Amino acid sequence: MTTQQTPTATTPTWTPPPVRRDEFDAPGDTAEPMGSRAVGLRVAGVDKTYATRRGDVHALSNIDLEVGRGEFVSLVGRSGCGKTTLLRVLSGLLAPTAGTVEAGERPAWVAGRRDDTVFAEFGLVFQEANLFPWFTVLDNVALPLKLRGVSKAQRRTRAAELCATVGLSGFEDSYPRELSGGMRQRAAIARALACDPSVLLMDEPFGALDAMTRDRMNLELQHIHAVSGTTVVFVTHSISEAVFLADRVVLLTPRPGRIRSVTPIDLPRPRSVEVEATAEFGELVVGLRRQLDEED
Ligand SMILES: Nc1ncnc2c1ncn2[C@@H]1O[C@H](COP(=O)(O)OP(=O)(O)OP(=O)(O)O)[C@@H](O)[C@H]1O
Repeated sequence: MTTQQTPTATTPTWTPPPVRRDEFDAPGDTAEPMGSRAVGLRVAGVDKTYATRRGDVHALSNIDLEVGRGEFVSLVGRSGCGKTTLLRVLSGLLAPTAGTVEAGERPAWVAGRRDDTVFAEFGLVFQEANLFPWFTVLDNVALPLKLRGVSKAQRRTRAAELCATVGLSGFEDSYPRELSGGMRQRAAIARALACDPSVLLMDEPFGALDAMTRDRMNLELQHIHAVSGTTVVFVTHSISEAVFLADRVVLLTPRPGRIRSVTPIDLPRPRSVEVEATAEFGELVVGLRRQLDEED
């Protein structure tokens, strides 16, 4: 009798394949002013007020933001400043009280009405991987393709490719319970990439992971972003994670949530963990922390 090796829930020893410099030439990598870039996402005059039994909560006020196609933007700010609210508006899950959202040049939210065809092209990743426990990794990743009627053979091929992209080769037939937290988040990212999203929206995707796994996931996400060329909006509580990943860091200030600053991150790519030891990185982090402290 042969014993079959079942993959264990340890992080596989996978390192991102070397990336050619030209793979990093996303719009956010260039010094071009925003005006000359293709727009991935345009937010104009977005306001959000929650009506609650104890009165209105003004969560977002007059948010204007353009994200270049292929650009990586991190959203940071104090707890309760409206990061998740903004991401939920961008993902089509929450109607803004006022304002518009466009993807490319296509209206997504206009006058409180959403265009589902636009949001169908977005990929979402949350703090919890939200994988279906009774599906294998491959079936979880392939699910969005199944829902779009892609043939079984094609979706299995594509899902296997995506598993390889996120370092889960060999774990395609595992179930979510057999994976570590970091591996589950990779599967969630692979699933979000399944339909080649025009925009990837991520809300604290690595917030529940330990520091070492988080560092590793940041390297992997950087690689995935470079090869996929997707526009990314990434919410995090960690200033250093925001700086490490982003082309620009948007800092929100609370009550109501407003954009306080937009900081370009001109650190060369690809970035390795050593960049965090550089003076330039340190200055960017300190500058953003100082802005947060000024709100106290
Ligand atoms: N469903 C809701 N109903 C009423 N108020 C809400 C709702 N969701 C969020 N809020 C309020 O809106 C404001 C912004 O909340 P939001 O969750 O967007 O902030 P956040 O920056 O994501 O916070 P955190 O960093 O703690 O996750 C807060 O004052 C919050 O209490």
